[in-house]
Amino acid sequence: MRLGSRTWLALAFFAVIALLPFLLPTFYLTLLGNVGIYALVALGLVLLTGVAGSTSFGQAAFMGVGAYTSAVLCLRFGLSPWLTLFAAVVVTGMVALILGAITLRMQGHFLPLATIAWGLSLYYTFGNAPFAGGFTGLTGVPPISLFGLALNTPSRFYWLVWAVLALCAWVTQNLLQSRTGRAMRALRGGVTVAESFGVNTYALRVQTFLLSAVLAAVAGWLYAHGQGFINPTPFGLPQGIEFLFMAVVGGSGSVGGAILGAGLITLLRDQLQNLLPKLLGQSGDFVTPVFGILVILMLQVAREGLWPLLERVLPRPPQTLMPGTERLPLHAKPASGEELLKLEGVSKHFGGLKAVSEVSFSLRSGEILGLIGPNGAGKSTLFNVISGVLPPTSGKVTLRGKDISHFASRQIARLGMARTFQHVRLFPEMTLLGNAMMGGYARAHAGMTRSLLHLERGEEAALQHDAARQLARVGLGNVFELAGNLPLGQQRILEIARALVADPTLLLLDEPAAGLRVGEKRELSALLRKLQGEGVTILIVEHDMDLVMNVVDRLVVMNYGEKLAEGTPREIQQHPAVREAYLGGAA
Ligand SMILES: Nc1ncnc2c1ncn2[C@@H]1O[C@H](COP(=O)(O)OP(=O)(O)OP(=O)(O)O)[C@@H](O)[C@H]1O
Repeated sequence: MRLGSRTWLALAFFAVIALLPFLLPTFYLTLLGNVGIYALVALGLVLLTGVAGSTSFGQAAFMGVGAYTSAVLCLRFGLSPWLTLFAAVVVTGMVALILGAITLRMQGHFLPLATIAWGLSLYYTFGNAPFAGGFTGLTGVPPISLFGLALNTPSRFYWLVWAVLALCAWVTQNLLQSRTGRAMRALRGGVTVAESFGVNTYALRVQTFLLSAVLAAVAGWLYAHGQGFINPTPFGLPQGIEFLFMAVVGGSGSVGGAILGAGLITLLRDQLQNLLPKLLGQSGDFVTPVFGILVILMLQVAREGLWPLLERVLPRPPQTLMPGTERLPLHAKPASGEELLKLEGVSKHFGGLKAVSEVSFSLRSGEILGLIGPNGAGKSTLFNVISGVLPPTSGKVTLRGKDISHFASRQIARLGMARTFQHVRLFPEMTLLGNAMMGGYARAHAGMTRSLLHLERGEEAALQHDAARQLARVGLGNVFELAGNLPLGQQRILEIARALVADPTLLLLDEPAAGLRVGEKRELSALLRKLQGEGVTILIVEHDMDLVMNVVDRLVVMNYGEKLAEGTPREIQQHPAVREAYLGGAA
């Protein structure tokens, strides 16, 4: 296996870290041990906040659950700290599962508020639980031993902390580079995109939350046994906020950011604690206000944190596809002309508004069907009903004979329907390849555990190769370019490539020509004709009449939520009601 230059750098970094106990005084080893512990919590925040987009102020509380579980079990029952590590992870996982199940459906600012609420309540629980020693806490927590050797000197404990951190950083990095990691990033962009490619977003959110809590629990376990005593203070809300600072200052989108942020904030706090009283000539907590100002300033100049700035001088990640011969499974293809999609009397009402009313039509394999109509005619609503984003009020939608009327969009995606969006929904900071690979989520199977341990490389390579093939198919060559650098026209084409990676039996395009320049529209028409030639079945909602009339086999015209007409482009152009209602009699 060839290692990339970034991997070598990471190995060199941890090698230097391993040598520091021979070079640094005890005080700094203790400080760096704390950096390692805090970095573990910040790592969880990278997953939860930076990647999946859920802000949490409550991670210190999870650290506390881990610390208290381990300490109480060791002190009351004399269990080994290795056994209590297991218990700490399980108990924290269960607490996180209960809290996550209740709060993770919340959107916007409600989730951060909920994390504050449990951060506060767990803090007071630690302080008031009779077995936890009240606010004075518990002392005499035994050190961790390894092969009979007590890790109770600053250097031994330091090595343990950084070995655990290195392991956790490795698995987190593996996860971020996997199918599951990409789906987690998609959570941040909203659930619709992720669900439309087959991701169970709620389950993934809960899993991510659980993982971040487990990382905090491991940090708590290390903390309790490293200090030898615990009380509720380090697990309160202020510490929860500081962990979030660490992730944000370092760069909450990456593993390196978590370690950098934990290091900077911890070392800076220590330096300021010494320096400020000397500078100001009086004692008192001046560190916190100075910190607040520094964080505000930093958010002005480097919103993504400091890691992305550092990354600019690091070697770029490899720009080659992974070697591999595995192929992803394909959907069984329908025979040409087979009835693929059928709508029978489909209606969708929003309160009293009949956005779609009793619409019926069908679509055969190999066909391109256009759905047109004036603004507000109900096209997008119908599109959303077909793709499972909205349930119909009445009527039936069948895909290859299967009633999908009340299926969620992720279930429909798994049956072979893929879509693009009216407003482009890509991940601009990801490469074309990464974006396209998102489309193949439902064709691959590796879950969280295989991803964490890097056991899904064959499948990942297959996904990469298929994504590169589909990008070439639509004419996008530079697969390592960032999606955000593309002009709108090519972004829309990238969305089509992403949908093609899903190996769709039916491709839904929602206004693919919206906002495109004339040349870009021409390229889009050429692509659609090419795909048609290759037998792809397409349902397209579009306003651009030139494009539609050029590429579709048949058209369904909607007006005021109802189907006004259906026929070939020529029939539709001559249809009196359509000319009257939709084309204003001018066509
Ligand atoms: N979530 C919603 N809640 C309430 N009304 C809605 C909702 N979505 C759409 N509508 C209404 O349903 C009607 C049909 O809207 P829809 O967006 O489906 O039309 P459209 O044909 O796609 O229009 P456009 O071409 O402008 O995108 C409109 O009157 C719209 O305001």
